[in-house]
Amino acid sequence: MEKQMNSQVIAKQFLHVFEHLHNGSIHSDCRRLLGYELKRCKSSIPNAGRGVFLSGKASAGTPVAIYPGTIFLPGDPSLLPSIRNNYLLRRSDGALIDGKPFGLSRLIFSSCASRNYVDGNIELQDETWLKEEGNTRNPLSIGHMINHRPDDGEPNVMYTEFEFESVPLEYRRYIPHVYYSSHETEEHQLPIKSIAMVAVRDVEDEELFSDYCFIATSQ
Ligand SMILES: C[S@@+](CC[C@H](N)C(=O)[O-])C[C@H]1O[C@@H](n2cnc3c(N)ncnc32)[C@H](O)[C@@H]1O
Repeated sequence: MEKQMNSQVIAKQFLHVFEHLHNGSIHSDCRRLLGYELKRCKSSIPNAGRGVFLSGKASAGTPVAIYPGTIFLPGDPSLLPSIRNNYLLRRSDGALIDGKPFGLSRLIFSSCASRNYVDGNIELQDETWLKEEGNTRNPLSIGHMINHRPDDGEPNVMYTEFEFESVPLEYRRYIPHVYYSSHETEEHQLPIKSIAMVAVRDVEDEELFSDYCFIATSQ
């Protein structure tokens, strides 16, 4: 898809989903509200482990999933978690998003999340994407499980950078990111550097595939 997505448009669409999650109206009927739902299942590619399947329909340009993980800014010590890590994405501004749900990467996310509370009880991120099985708090936080397109196939989703510029505190618990190095306060929140998986064509009842070598920027 040649056209660049607008970062604010992507963030707005996810915030709309968070609003429904907050009202309790989405988990029971994700497919009715969004037109699709995502599941982690054995991939159709032999020996590729699990992948993400979309049931229902999503039209071209829809941000269908978020790539979760710890955000390392340039200068943060990312060497150790980077070793043999196939879940690491680099944005054009140099920030890394580590979506590896196990090993050292998992420990780092949990550890950063545990220090990242406001007033001692408001969660500022969703940690449930680290779960191997079952529902995640945000059903779209499983972009890290999407496989690279097969040799003879085209991607149907594209990594697209965007930022959550300002998010109501009560919705932060649906965002599957934590900064490695920042300490936020209620008065001082950083824009959250994220990556969406955006449909590059109409997608219907199929496994999602990206191209691991290409990340689009947004306006
Ligand atoms: C980011 S993970 C994707 C999720 C992974 N399939 C899982 O079950 O956790 C990347 C890993 O998935 C597998 N993979 C992804 N795309 C593949 C492909 N086209 N062919 C074979 N293996 C693939 C490789 O093992 C790769 O290191």
